[in-house]
Amino acid sequence: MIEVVDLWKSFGENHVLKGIDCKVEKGTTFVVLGGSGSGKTVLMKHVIGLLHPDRGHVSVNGIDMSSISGQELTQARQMFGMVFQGAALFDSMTVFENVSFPLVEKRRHMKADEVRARVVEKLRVVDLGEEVLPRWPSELSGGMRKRVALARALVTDPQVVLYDEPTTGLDPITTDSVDSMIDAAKERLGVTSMVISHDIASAFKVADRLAVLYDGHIAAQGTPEEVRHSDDPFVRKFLSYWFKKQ
Ligand SMILES: Nc1ncnc2c1ncn2[C@@H]1O[C@H](COP(=O)(O)OP(=O)(O)OP(=O)(O)O)[C@@H](O)[C@H]1O
Repeated sequence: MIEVVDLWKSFGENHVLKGIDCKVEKGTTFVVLGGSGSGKTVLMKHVIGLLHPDRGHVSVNGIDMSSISGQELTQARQMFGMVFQGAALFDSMTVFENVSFPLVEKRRHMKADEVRARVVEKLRVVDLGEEVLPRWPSELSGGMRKRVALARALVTDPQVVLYDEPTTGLDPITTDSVDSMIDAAKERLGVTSMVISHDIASAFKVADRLAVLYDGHIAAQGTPEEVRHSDDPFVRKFLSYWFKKQ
């Protein structure tokens, strides 16, 4: 579970987060929506302990990410898998090498056949078969690259997966396939997910709960249905363009 309590963060005179409260229950998907520069990434960086709050705190599975550092923080980071915008695979490595990379890096004691079995198991979660193992990222479609990136994020069995704008810049079909892969990771592995998104359609599809950030505050938070019917003026405006198209 992720718990953010009264989180404040400024950079000089730029007051980015002004009292954020939210809770992500275990095994659910929480989407953070908001305009450019609204503080979505800053919020996520607090969750993983890359930034420390000016006030308030963030805890993940009972660990206070805002107060730990050094070895403790490195240890705590093993709870997380991250999927960045643009998939960010290593182009000079095969799919197998990409997905096994975090294991080779962190779990040096694992035997080669255990590593392979783990890689195959995670590729299966994202609906990819063993035949992709020897392929190069450049040979894969955008959607497949995203799936490989998620398999890599899942290979260490993280309890929490953070997605930073997973669908930005993708065509509708690839977006759909990324949405179902986020659902698959939740359904098949029970991971807790936090997704930063610009993409309203995708956000409403994958979220159990979502929050809309505006002016340092959460302007609306709840189930997709609750947020859709929020009477906050910013939220109504933010969502209106998309829902008018429906
Ligand atoms: N390390 C930093 N130092 C100074 N300012 C920062 C730092 N990180 C973020 N900011 C500022 O905080 C604000 C929020 O940035 P953030 O990246 O969280 O926005 P965002 O909602 O993720 O936007 P986008 O959707 O465009 O990625 C911006 O004004 C940004 O310039």
